Amino acid sequence: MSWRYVRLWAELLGVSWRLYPGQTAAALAVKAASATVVTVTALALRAAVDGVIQGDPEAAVAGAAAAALAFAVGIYLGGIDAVLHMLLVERVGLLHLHRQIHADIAGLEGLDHLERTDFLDRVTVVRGAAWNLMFGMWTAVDAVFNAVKLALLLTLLGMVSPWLLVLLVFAAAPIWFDQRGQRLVTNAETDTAEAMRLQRHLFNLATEAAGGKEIRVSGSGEELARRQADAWNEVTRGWFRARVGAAAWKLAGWSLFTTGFAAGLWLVVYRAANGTGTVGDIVLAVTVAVSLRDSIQDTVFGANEAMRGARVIEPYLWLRDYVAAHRDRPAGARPCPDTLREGVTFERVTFGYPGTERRALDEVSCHLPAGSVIAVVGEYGSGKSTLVKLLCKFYQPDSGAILVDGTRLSELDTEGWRARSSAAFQDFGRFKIRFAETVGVGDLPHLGHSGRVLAAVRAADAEPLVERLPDGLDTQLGRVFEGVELSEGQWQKTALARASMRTEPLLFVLDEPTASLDAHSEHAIFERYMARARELAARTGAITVIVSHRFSTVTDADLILVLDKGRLVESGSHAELMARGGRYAELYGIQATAYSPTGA
Ligand SMILES: Nc1ncnc2c1ncn2[C@@H]1O[C@H](COP(=O)(O)OP(=O)(O)OP(=O)(O)O)[C@@H](O)[C@H]1O
Repeated sequence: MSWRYVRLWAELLGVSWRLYPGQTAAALAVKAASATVVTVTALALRAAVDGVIQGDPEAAVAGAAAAALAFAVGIYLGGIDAVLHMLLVERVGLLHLHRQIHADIAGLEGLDHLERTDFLDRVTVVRGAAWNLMFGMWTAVDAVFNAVKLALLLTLLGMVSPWLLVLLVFAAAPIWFDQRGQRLVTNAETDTAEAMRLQRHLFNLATEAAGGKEIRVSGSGEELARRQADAWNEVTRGWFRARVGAAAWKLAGWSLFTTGFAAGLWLVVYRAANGTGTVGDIVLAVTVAVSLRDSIQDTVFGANEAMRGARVIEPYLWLRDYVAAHRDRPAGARPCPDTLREGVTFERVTFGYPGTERRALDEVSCHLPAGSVIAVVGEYGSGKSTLVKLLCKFYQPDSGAILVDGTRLSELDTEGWRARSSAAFQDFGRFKIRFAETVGVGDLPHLGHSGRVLAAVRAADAEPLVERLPDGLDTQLGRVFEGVELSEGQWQKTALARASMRTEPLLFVLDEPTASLDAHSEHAIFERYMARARELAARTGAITVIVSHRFSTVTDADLILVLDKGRLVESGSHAELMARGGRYAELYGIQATAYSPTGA
């Protein structure tokens, strides 16, 4: 355990106090009172026994009554404590911290984080861990009160004989040993996080409908199950080793305590037998000793739970530091322009995805004039999507620069630039909410504006789809939510409509906008989006970037960029590129032949 944990627990307690001051104060008061109950019970019992032996019935009855009362209060406080404890864990953990963690992760600017295994390992552990963090904090608070209780009990023993205070050392042994063991378990869980993620991924792949079809056709189910079992085996082997180690530490700690405890009891009995102690002392010592064992067990349990919290605390603190370091906006970020005047320029832009050697874009230089429609074409994996991802500022170029009206994109305020960008991506999202919302989230300030939503639906040629939905725009989507399931092409139309919500973007990206659509819809969509591109260009100087495999769909673009293995090999209008007779003309010719009715 480190001071960072203590600081985090103090911070979480502060959050609890700020959000629910009354309940937090009550929980602390109840825990404090519970810590003293055993001490009162033990003292009262000694008074009762000594009263009987000294022939003082009044003292004996008062002692017995006080012991009974303290016992009853202890039970009552225990009940209240359990209720308050869980109430606060759930309220603060799930309502506040959970949201905070997800907002932190989603708030990171780029996409590169989501491709870093160290980041993903932590996200795997922390996702949904708010409850555990709050539970860990309250368990740490319990451990403090248990320590107070332990100190009180030891003080009582010290009153019988100062020698009994040596028990403190023996009492600490199980706690310290147990923590060593728990550290093994925590490390094993972090070390196996990647294998855990893999087995979960394989399990989901094999059990979800999306992959299910391909798996059945290809007959790869058994192979997937074997790999999932291998990954799971790796996880459990690591956990098993760590747990055996933890059990050995635990056993060593309790053996030490038992030895000290036996010696202590022998001492008390010996003193009473020699007349240097009373029978009440023995009763007190036995009562305390029994509670001492429970109390140590509680402290060990609390310390364990708090350490188990470390399983989530370590990754949580790592993620917090990471988010803080990556969310800092560069000092003096420039505001996004209102309109584009010159356009966007790529200056020898080179980029490779994190963790890969290959260049996805290699020294790309070009100018995208304001108000133009740009088509990006090329074969699979040639870097088309990468180029638009860099334009959306999901990644930073490794070298070279992207300039927006002369200002480096990296220096522009990211939020401002994103607020003025619209995009439909190849791997579009399927937002299983109401249809109007699935479109409206494309422009949050206008989420509930049905006029805007309808205009976006029209832009995406999706009116016939809405007409067929049982509740029109109000239709719930997604069968898992008892809504309507859409086809791949229909989901793509929702993504296109979402991208059409913003009416004044500076950048409008359509990455393979018709990949899931039939030829008729494709034609209609391209016509509509060409018209829309001209409208946006007139309004804001917007640049529309269309990525497409199918060359025939983009012949009307002002500028066509032809990518090949990350390099820009040609650029110009359709007529210019055809006249040149280079790569574009060659690929266009191949596609024209392939798509012609005769195939010739
Ligand atoms: N997230 C990623 N991590 C690592 N490599 C990636 C990632 N995304 C793409 N790549 C690689 O970068 C290269 C360019 O990919 P990109 O998606 O830009 O190509 P594309 O031309 O859009 O392909 P497609 O037509 O198939 O969509 C490819 O070699 C691809 O394997």
